[in-house]
Amino acid sequence: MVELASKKVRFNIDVVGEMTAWTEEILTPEALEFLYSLHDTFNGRRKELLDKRKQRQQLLNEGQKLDYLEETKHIREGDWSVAPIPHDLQDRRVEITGPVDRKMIINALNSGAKAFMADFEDATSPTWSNMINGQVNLKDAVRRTIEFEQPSNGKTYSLNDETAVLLVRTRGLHLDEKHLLIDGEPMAGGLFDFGLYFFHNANELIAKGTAPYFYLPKLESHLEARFWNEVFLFAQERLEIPVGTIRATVLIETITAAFEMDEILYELRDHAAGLNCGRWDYIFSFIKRLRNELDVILPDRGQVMMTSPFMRAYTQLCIQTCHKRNAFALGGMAAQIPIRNNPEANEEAFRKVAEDKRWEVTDGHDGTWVAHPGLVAIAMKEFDKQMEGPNQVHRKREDVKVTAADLLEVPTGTITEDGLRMNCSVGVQYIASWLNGNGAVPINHLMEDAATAEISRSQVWQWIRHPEGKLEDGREITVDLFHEVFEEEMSKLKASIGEKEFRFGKYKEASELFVKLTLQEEFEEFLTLPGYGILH
Ligand SMILES: CC(=O)SCCNC(=O)CCNC(=O)[C@H](O)C(C)(C)COP(=O)(O)OP(=O)(O)OC[C@H]1O[C@@H](n2cnc3c(N)ncnc32)[C@H](O)[C@@H]1OP(=O)(O)O
Ligand SMILES: O=CC(=O)O
Ligand SMILES: [Mg+2]
Repeated sequence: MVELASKKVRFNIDVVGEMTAWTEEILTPEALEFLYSLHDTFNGRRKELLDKRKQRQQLLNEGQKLDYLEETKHIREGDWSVAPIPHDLQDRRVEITGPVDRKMIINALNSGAKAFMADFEDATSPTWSNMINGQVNLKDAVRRTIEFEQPSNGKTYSLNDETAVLLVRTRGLHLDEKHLLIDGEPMAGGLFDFGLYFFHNANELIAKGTAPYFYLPKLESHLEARFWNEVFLFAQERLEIPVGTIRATVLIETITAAFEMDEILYELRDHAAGLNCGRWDYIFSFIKRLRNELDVILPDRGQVMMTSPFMRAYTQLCIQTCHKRNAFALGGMAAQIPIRNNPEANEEAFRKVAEDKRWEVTDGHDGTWVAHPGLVAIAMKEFDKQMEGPNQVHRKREDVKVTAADLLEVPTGTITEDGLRMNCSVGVQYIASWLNGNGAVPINHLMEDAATAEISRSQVWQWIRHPEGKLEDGREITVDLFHEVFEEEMSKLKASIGEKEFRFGKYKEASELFVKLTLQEEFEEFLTLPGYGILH
């Protein structure tokens, strides 16, 4: 545990994270006052919304089936649109995403992508220094003064004349920022990220002809969209900025939100720019929310594809819903990344990414995500080939008909020993990296982040408990089998990285957390919640 300095500021705010020159630059008295007002006005509501998630889970556990909401039928059937979308968000055909690391921000902004989503969420481990340095990096990026020198080779980085449009993803509503206590309680991580980025940059962004643009992750209902809309109204009023200046793209990455896409856009209609299909968290949410249904069990992670009927239903519904409301529908992240030193494997990875992007643009997505600068051109080519204008919002996709049963169709496939081993090994490797402060990592030539790790650990939890939790050769996935496989995978890891790295690289803590998450009876809502407890 790092020794934390404690600094008492006005308004009963305790900054219990380490104070550095960069912290001082971001946590000015004025910025803290703004954070205080956000917390004071909205934290109670946030907690109520988190309680509502628990209540919904309880109903699902008792057998309630998810369906479109009766009480919001008038919104789904009504004739309305989101407010006109700003000119610099009209063409989002390729968006690169990445953590708020200084060098990566510069690389992403220079990558040739149309937009860059700077991520305080799935791709970032929320250490105090990552959160504070990320805010400084973004502040410098907005002012175009950001520079970096790589200590290992002296390579220098600065912004090109033409850069991607910047969007910022805040942490989800479930996460606290434990280093900032207000009236004795931790501030919401999402409000902290939003508040600081907005406070420091809104006016500068407007002066530069753009605006504060956000991605909102892991929403579970339209009531959560209403919450964010009210946060935006409050923040804009405080800084005397016109209503509708902030624009948000909401990740549809929970199974419950898939039933409320129209309603989410409606709540945010003055501030919405579109919806994005966050495929990895969506699969996780499907497992998590439906975990007690006897007919729901998913095959190996590698067998759940975007072409699986339930994923097709959700992405097509997203496109149809967005285009009906004149909002944009963004596609998601293919897991493949460039593979250096193996041209054949690299070509195969690129082929898979191109194929994924081809599906998206053919269906009607207005843009997509890539994880790496080396993939920008591949995605761009697929979108350029099929999308003549800046977007394809004119394609209303009235042919799409998605029922509740379509969204809930369980994908078929097999559970294999390799799949079980992969979930254990990749899950532990990712958690170890996250505990070391790195939230996005290449493992087995695939991008892994918090969302993909959630799938791994939730699958093992479910397979052990589900009556159909059997390997394809008929063996039951028992606690004993899990222990056997897990120990073997940890031995392999130790052998490949060395005993010392295993001990000091946080693998021990990571494997303990993975085992706890898997064996405890109560399903943990997010692995990052207990993870944050031991994150320094
Ligand atoms: C489920 C979801 O939420 S998806 C969205 C969240 N996930 C992400 O955003 C993941 C983003 N991607 C990444 O973090 C990285 O690409 C990884 C971890 C997957 C792979 O990282 P690495 O193996 O280190 O990449 P690699 O070594 O090939 O990097 C080569 C160069 O590209 C840069 N780079 C790689 N990915 C990115 C990125 N996403 N943004 C900006 N620069 C990047 C590296 O900084 C490096 O730059 P340099 O040559 O100037 O030193
Ligand atoms: O945030 C994106 C996802 O796929 O999860
Ligand atoms: Mg996600």
